[in-house]
Amino acid sequence: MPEAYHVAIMGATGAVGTELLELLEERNFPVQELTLLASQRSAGKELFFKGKPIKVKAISDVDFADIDLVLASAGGSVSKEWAPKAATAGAVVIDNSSAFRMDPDVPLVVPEVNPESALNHKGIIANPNCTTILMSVALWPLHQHQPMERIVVATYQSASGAGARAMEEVKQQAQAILQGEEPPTESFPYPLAFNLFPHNSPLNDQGYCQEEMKMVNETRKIFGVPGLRVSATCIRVPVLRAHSEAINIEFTQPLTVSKALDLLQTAPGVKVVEDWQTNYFPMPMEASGQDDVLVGRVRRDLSHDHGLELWLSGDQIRKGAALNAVQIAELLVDKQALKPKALA
Ligand SMILES: NC(=O)C1=CN([C@@H]2O[C@H](COP(=O)(O)OP(=O)(O)OC[C@H]3O[C@@H](n4cnc5c(N)ncnc54)[C@H](OP(=O)(O)O)[C@@H]3O)[C@@H](O)[C@H]2O)C=CC1
Ligand SMILES: N[C@@H](CC(=O)OP(=O)(O)O)C(=O)O
Repeated sequence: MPEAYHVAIMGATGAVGTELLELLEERNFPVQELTLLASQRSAGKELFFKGKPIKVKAISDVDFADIDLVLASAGGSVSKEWAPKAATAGAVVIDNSSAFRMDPDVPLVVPEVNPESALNHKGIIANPNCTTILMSVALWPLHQHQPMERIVVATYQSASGAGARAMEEVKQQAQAILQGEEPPTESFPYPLAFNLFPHNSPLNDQGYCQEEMKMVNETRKIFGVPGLRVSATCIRVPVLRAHSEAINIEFTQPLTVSKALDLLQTAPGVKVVEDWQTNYFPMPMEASGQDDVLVGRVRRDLSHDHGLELWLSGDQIRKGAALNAVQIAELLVDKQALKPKALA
């Protein structure tokens, strides 16, 4: 009889929370009991798991003492307040927010890259930023074969990165603009439909926004290469739920395109998608709903002997957030590193 767990989803009504709920069911995660948490606004709302309704509770109404696993996606400030309380009560927290990612005591895990670090936690495990997860899955198999010296990436990030409300707003903006009306702009500083703009997280003195610095610092931590040179430009585009990235890589030694393709073809979590005859490469519309990161348009960088370029698209809500978190939970179960309290 497999062990089953009391699981809580914090932020269950959001874009990532909804996907977490679907993934637990779809992947048949061993759930004994499911507690769904959100803000006071959603308390009493019903969500469904395996066909059965579950009432959402406010986080403050829950005792974490009998919960084994918390999948948190209610934002950084909520995680900062509640994740340590849940961990102190003995739950393992897999946190989607950026609150603890750079904490040296918190592992930052992409299961295809550094699964072993998930086992070395003190109650909280951090799920990386979505653009960083997608890039790490694609670049790790290449880096293992031929170490990278420098990564330069430009992202094309979907509305889903700003939550469920932002996705709705882009649709409303498109309709308003087509009808000649003023588009609503609550989730972003400017209209996103028929537009694009640099990611609007706060800028530092060197001109990099927080999202860009997450790609720099989190990639270094996940790869275990503190000095890896990374520069990112993050752009929000009017796409609903998959992020894309154009990546230029400088290796210590040359890596041929055919070797890179061989490595990518057998890499976990990667699907090579390219047909040069028809100009068919990864597209966010096709990446949406897929577990794998789609990678293609792999070519030599004409400006550098040790350079390669590639293009990827990956579902931001799925592999970029919820799926990565569920895979970490599955890894803990597989390694028998998650014990149900009910059996203790
Ligand atoms: N790669 C990654 O790991 C990613 C991580 N994220 C993280 O996940 C978080 C959620 O993202 P997303 O689902 O897109 O956002 P949404 O805005 O779609 O959902 C936010 C969720 O958090 C809940 N919430 C908000 N404020 C509170 C509060 N004060 N107390 C309790 N619950 C609250 C909301 O509940 P209610 O419906 O009641 O308002 C809702 O369930 C992000 O803030 C980010 O930290 C997001 C994308 C990628
Ligand atoms: N990366 C998301 C924002 C986000 O949720 O990031 P994080 O998980 O690092 O807070 C975006 O596309 O905007």
